[in-house]
Amino acid sequence: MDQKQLKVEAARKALEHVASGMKLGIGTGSTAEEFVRLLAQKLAAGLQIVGVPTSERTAALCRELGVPLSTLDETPELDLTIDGADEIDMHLSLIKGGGGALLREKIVAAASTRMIVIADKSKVVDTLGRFPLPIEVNRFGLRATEHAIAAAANRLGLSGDIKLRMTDAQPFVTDGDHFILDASFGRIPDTRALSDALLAIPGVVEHGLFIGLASAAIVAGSDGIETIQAVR
Ligand SMILES: O=C(CO)[C@H](O)[C@H](O)COP(=O)(O)O
Repeated sequence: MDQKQLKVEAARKALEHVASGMKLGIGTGSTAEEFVRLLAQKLAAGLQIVGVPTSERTAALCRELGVPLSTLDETPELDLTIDGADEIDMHLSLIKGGGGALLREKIVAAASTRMIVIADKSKVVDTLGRFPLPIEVNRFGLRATEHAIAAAANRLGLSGDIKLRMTDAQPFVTDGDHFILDASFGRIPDTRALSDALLAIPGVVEHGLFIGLASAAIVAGSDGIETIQAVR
């Protein structure tokens, strides 16, 4: 099975957790998009949900496929969010933000009773950090914020390239009108300490470490589908 098919299988399994009447957070990225396509088929067959999208990109796909949408202001408490991830560890801590939607993704996940992550098996790691950590920052004082991030990481024994994310030779701009710095710190043994240190920097809007938010991860590999449950 190729990687796209594995994403479809994880999405299909996640759909089993969706019931009529649910208020559903809908993630961003290629795996979440497979979920939206399958969800749209179920809606056509009679399922009734209202979705809160985590990005303009996801909202556009939902509109195209006829998935009914709400906003978090209209629907501030969600039953379940289904979203992808860039990395997942055995404690269900995540790195997210490869698609640039980490801020809305975190707000939506935090507003949900449950978050189920869907991914192919390549996303599972022993320790987070192989994937560069996306950090959403205010445009103002970009270089000062970058220096502060490097210094905070150094104090925790972490170092590495911090790159401004670019697209078409321009800085990538998030749905919240911010920039993203991708930090290649390598393995992050203490995710909580790094999270706290980053959030203490005024120019940091949010970062892609999701700690204690996911309730389960549905991971599809060529040897089958595994569900990793959070132990809390
Ligand atoms: O965090 C995300 C977007 O901000 C995505 O969930 C993450 O990048 C995974 O994407 P994909 O399913 O395309 O691998």
